[in-house]
Amino acid sequence: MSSITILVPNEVQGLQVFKDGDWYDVAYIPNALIIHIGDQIEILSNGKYKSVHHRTTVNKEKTRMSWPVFLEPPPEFEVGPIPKLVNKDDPPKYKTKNKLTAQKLRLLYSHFQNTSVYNAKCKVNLTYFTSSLLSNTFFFSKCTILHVYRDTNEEYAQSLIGVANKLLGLLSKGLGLEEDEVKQALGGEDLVYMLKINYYPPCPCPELALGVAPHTDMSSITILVPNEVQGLQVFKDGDWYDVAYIPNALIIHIGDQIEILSNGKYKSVYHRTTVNKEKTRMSWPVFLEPPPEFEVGPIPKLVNKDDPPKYKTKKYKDYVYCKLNKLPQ
Ligand SMILES: O=C(O)CCC(=O)C(=O)O
Ligand SMILES: [Fe+2]
Repeated sequence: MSSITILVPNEVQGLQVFKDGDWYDVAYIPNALIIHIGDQIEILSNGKYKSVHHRTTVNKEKTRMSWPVFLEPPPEFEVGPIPKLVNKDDPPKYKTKNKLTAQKLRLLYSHFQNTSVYNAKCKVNLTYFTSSLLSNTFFFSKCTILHVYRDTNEEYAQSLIGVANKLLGLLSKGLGLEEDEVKQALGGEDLVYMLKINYYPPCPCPELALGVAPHTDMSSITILVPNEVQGLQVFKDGDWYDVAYIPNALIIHIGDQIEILSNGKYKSVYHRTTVNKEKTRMSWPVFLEPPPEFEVGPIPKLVNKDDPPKYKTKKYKDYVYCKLNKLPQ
């Protein structure tokens, strides 16, 4: 929807453009920027330039990342065909959009990218803002606020280790196991703490949109801090229930890996988020995930002839692959 988009990809192939009825790979060229013509250039040129229809594929083994910067007109700014480019033989092919329409488009767009952070100060839109808290890796933009986030996040990660150990210990005891057996079945000290920041801007039509579609988390457990704006809902006995905001409380989700290793004794929680007409909602979930190569399956002690394994034992990365691609597990 931008005017142009300036994009830096990593080296993993994924971007494709559509031309003459076919999809073509956009070759990765080290240090090259990829430029997309966006809708606003198509509009102001009255169709002389065309915005590029594109998509991305995913890779079986490798993580692909990209850092697009969208050059966008301000939300209040009206964009339409440039008068000099329009005449009797070449009348305007596009409407000049009014303020409301432009805003609506922008908000809907934000909903598509529910893992994005829009920071008003630096105007950098990070379409995939995730950091591995404990490994110290952070994807930096030129945005100083991230440096502040880094220190806070590292401190938070340190405190979370104790909380995580306590919770996993209790879940283990609840299954009649020793305190650290559940943690060991998830990779022990190699457990990965993955922070995601969700940003849900106000939505003009909250009844028509969702922040995050219904899902269960792939993690073992998720430890989540929301801001005070209502939005999280859980599904129980055929109905959606609001999760009340309690100041300073953490929200804990049971994720798929705990359901699997407990052989279904614990169930992962089906949840979704709604959006708000006036207020911005944010949430900071930390997903406790087994290392990608680590195999998770029902704990042998919890399985017997009367209670055979209900889930396959597989590497966490294979579980993620199947879930993301909607393949049978
Ligand atoms: O924003 C929330 O409260 C929940 C987000 C969520 O479910 C997720 O990121 O997996
Ligand atoms: Fe979730």
